[in-house]
Amino acid sequence: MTTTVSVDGLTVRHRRTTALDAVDLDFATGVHGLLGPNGAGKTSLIRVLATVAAPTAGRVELLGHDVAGHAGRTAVRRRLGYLPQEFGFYPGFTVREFVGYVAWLKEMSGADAAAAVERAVARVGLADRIDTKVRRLSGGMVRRVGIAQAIVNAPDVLLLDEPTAGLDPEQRVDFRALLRELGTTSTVIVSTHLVEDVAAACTEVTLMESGRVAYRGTPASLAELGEAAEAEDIGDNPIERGYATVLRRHRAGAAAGTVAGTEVSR
Ligand SMILES: Nc1ncnc2c1ncn2[C@@H]1O[C@H](COP(=O)(O)OP(=O)(O)OP(=O)(O)O)[C@@H](O)[C@H]1O
Repeated sequence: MTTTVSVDGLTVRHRRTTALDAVDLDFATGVHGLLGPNGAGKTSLIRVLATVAAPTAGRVELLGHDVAGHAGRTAVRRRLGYLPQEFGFYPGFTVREFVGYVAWLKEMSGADAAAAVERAVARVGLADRIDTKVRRLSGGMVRRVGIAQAIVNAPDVLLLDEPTAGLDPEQRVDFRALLRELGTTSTVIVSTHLVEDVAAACTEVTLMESGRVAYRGTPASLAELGEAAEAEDIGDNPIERGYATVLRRHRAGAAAGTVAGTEVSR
């Protein structure tokens, strides 16, 4: 499958903290779950891919463009969708106005944009609220507006930072179906703390720990790891046990002073 997102030697430092430590990763069409404990570097990675933060070192290529240059960034931004972890919006805008504003930023043309806004809002189940002001919506509904603005331009690369936080169980189920559908044609990278999201929606898992990639594989292969005897005491389901097993091994490697390798299972 063609690589659409590629990072090579990606390092991000925030003052004295190394958030990403020479990470190499490739992604293609599909739904890619980013898992990892707090502070693992997931948001730092997504922000660089969204071109809203510059790396300290390393190369980032999106849809065939090196985003270090202005021309490359401009070319890819139109084809990106991004839901930040902390999603800012104009509370006085209606849902239609806000999603329409993002469509305009993506340089979509008038007639196409109006139809695309209605489609995106309907896909997140807010068609009946399209002319409601965002400030009058519940927290979960605002999150869904965030998802609508991220998909309005039918992006080739969709970056979602904890999109299911604040969604109710029914909405999470619908959202996972939407992810699976989007992943048939786009590269979707989604950070989450919910292993249920990964099990239900992702074609691949990347597990981060302390700025490094600790594991890559399918949700099924991560679950298989969790069946190992050493993980019996942790986690409520096979994927959680697989997650805990990988973290234990990765941390043990780091504590032993060896550079912990990435477990890759395909
Ligand atoms: N603006 C910043 N200034 C200083 N340190 C930062 C900043 N942003 C992130 N960090 C640090 O970089 C590391 C990686 O943070 P990042 O937000 O990328 O992790 P994360 O995996 O997204 O975590 P979470 O699951 O909590 O969202 C952490 O140690 C964090 O404290």
